Amino acid sequence: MQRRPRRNRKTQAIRNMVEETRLSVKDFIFPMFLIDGVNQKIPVASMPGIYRYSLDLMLYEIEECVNLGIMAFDIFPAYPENKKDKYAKESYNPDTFYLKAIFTIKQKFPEIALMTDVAMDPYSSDGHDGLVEEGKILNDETLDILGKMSLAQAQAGADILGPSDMMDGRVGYIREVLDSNGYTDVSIMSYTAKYASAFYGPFRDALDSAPKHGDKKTYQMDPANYNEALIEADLDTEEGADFLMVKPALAYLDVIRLLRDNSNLPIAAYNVSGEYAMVKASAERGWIDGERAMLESLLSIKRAGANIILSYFAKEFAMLNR
Ligand SMILES: NCc1[nH]cc(CCC(=O)O)c1CC(=O)O
Ligand SMILES: [Mg+2]
Repeated sequence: MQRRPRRNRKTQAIRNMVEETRLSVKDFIFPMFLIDGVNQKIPVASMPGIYRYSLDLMLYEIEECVNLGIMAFDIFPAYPENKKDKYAKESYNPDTFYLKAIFTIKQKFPEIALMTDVAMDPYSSDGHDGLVEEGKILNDETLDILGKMSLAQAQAGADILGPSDMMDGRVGYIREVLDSNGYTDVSIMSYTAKYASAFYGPFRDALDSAPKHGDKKTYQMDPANYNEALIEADLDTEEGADFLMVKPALAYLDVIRLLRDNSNLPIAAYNVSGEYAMVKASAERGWIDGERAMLESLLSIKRAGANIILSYFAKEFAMLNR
């Protein structure tokens, strides 16, 4: 008897039966960019189909996405230079537009999971994710700032805090701040294995958040490193993370699989701006079929073991599957 694997590829009906990986709109968190103001919907040039929204228009966009089945959103604020300072003080100013937007979004859509970004870069005049003194990113001094930022976001109504900073010990520090202030029900999705990647360019364009000096290699991981991700995962788990994340996704599918196979926590993967832009740019030039490339990319991230995918493709995927 000769095994013939092609028998299970004979028809779509049989291929459906043996399909090993399936994507659902429930797998997604939709990252969105928020700016201050009214009636603003500004395209991100390097991310076709993605916009910077003022809150009034973001509420309409969220409603449209909820109607498509997307129930989780990760909001990133874009601040003007005149609101930035060395200590990111705007990040815990109760009157800042980002915190007020979190409150309003949760008031209007109490049923969604609203995730927020915990890192200094959107508010920092240095553009780094941590506090800069004499060219060094000071780890422990940054934790105090992240703690104030986290508490303010929890007070505003955030469901999940996403520390994207990569400072050592920040998960445990934030967990302690939240719990000691009564926010034991606010989750932490740690950016566990976040790499010093070239694939963040469009995001940094969108938020004008590139570091003013140097690079992020003293805190973001070296793309050459694999086992180091387990060290980060163990620490975040011990410190109380509710989710672990690998970022970027496509160039790090092996790391997603490593964390999936070595943890009982939900594993998230962030399909970042550069990975989105690559597909869009080559599709615009007619070099690839953008829709098929999007689906294949998302499927590979799920196949690698991600339970949750943060992706700018979320709405496009949901529209295809409504
Ligand atoms: N803390 C900053 C942050 N949070 C999310 C992203 C990138 C997301 C994307 O590229 O889609 C970045 C960029 C960076 O680390 O410089
Ligand atoms: Mg860490």
